Amino acid sequence: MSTIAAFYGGKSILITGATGFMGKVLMEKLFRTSPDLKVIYILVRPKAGQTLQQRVFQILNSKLFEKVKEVCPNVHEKIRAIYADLNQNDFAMSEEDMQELLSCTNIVFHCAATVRFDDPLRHAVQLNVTATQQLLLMASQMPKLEAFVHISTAFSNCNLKHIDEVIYPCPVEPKKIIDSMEWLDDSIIDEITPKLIGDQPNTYTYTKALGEMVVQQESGNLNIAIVRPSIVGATWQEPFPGWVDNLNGPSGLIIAAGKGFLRAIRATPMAVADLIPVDTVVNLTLAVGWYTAVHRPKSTLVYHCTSGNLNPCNWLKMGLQVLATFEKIPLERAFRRPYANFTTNNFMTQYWNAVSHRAPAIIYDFYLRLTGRKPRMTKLMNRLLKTLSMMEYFINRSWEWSTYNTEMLMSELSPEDQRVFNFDVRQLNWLEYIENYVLGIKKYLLKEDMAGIPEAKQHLKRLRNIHYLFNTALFLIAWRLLIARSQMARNVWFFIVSFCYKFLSYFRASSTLKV
Ligand SMILES: CCCCCCCCCCCCCCCC(=O)SCCNC(=O)CCNC(=O)[C@H](O)C(C)(C)COP(=O)(O)OP(=O)(O)OC[C@H]1O[C@@H](n2cnc3c(N)ncnc32)[C@H](O)[C@@H]1OP(=O)(O)O
Ligand SMILES: NC(=O)C1=CN([C@@H]2O[C@H](COP(=O)(O)OP(=O)(O)OC[C@H]3O[C@@H](n4cnc5c(N)ncnc54)[C@H](OP(=O)(O)O)[C@@H]3O)[C@@H](O)[C@H]2O)C=CC1
Repeated sequence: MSTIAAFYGGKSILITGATGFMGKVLMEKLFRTSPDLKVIYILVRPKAGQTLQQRVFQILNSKLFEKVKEVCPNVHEKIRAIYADLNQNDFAMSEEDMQELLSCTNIVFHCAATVRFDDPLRHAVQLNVTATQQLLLMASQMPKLEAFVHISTAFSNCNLKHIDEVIYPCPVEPKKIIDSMEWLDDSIIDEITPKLIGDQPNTYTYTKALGEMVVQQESGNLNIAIVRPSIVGATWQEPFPGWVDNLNGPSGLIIAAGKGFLRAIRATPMAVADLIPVDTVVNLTLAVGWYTAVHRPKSTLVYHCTSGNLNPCNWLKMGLQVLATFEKIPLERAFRRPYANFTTNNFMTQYWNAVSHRAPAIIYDFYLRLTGRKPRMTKLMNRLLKTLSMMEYFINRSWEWSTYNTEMLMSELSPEDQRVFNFDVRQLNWLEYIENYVLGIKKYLLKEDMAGIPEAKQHLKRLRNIHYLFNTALFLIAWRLLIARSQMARNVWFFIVSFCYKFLSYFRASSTLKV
């Protein structure tokens, strides 16, 4: 049996962010490989009109948890949802819940975060820094705690080119930032945000770096480890390939490409696309939890969960494979045929944005208005362009992440653990993974029926014909206007017409002679 799976047996585990993309996969794997674990406590807040219980019910009854129900039929009894809002003092938890958590928890996985790039600094600090600080304070009062695993991001130091598995100091102490958020006015915070974040691209990476420093400063006698994943994508293998349920990272842009909204992207084709499948991150995280609890390293170890140094893929390869998959398995009701131009040139980016993004949106909205419907394409396109601009920083650079700790951990695992908790990305076949990713987006995220593929292909053919027709009409109109205004254009036109006429006459005469 797997040593790691056995380790989690009988344990009480606390997960924050369990309703998120990574948290769900983490819970699923824990239940599937260690069905005899005692309980998983999850900190949940009511959301979108759903109570805690409804949210948990929805997760457990989703496709992701189908296998869990076979190996752990009483999964409902082993999950304990605790009301908590990480934005509040003491997480707004009841006294009884707090006492239960403090006295019973053996392992903590801290996944909750705001991953939005444009979150106001105050909110990002509250969730990614202050909440981490509060959770560490709670952890220090847990007598049975064996390990605390903090999920950060490989981009927390993306202002550096080479990143080691160490915690880098931040220019301003996290405590000072937390304090200042308490008394500064929102407008002043907005004003000083660019100065504070310095050469970090956004409030997300900045506050994740501060969060790491807090972990280092508040770790005390705790057994703590930090896992730093790069761009987390759909599952590679487990519980099945291609599972994804949110639009973050590449998923939203892949949909935009498949639906034909995204036609050009300012990306460096040969820059490393450092994607990492979510099940790989989860396997490493569970192995880290085990190693930290059992081996109790003297200092806080940082583990990079990245693919670039071991098995690199670049954005061009990824983009081409995404488009190739859409040829075979198109999305339904596409706006235009999937196609993407990669450019690094600013002028070309502006050109493609005008010609391929804004102009079609304006024309389509005009058509919607003419037919008495509400225009919506320009708004959608503006949102896409905003998303693209936020992502540009990450798709025009490459980073080198050292992975000594991760490789050390791999060598510490038994062959059985290396199989069950596989995080060796050298085995990943990118073309297969990307195809499954695109397929997963269609099936699990967009919930499109595979039976609709022939109709989707027909629709793309119609779009192609409309495209040809539109281009021909545009050419003829432009030409007609030119002829009306320029003697030179008229001369060229008469030359072409007379040339064609002569060619046809010659062709007819020579074919008559042969007969
Ligand atoms: C051939 C081509 C291959 C292309 C291949 C290139 C891939 C290139 C990926 C690089 C990826 C780097 C990532 C590195 C670093 C981390 O891995 S960090 C973790 C990942 N974090 C993220 O990805 C968060 C990014 N998202 C955000 O920051 C914000 O959502 C944005 C992009 C600023 C948009 O903010 P907003 O305009 O306020 O919109 P928001 O309220 O979030 O959502 C509004 C609507 O847009 C939708 N939406 C949200 N995000 C997206 C999205 N990304 N896309 C589409 N729709 C979205 C929402 O569902 C929502 O829809 P409705 O509910 O209104 O119907
Ligand atoms: N996705 C990625 O590409 C990457 C992610 N990471 C890191 O991985 C971790 C998990 O990310 P991911 O799963 O993708 O993120 P998600 O956005 O999918 O999930 C975030 C989780 O945090 C919870 N949360 C947010 N605010 C609160 C709050 N106030 N109170 C209680 N819970 C809250 C959310 O709950 P709710 O459902 O209620 O909103 C959700 O469960 C994060 O630490 C992130 O920084 C690192 C690198 C890349």
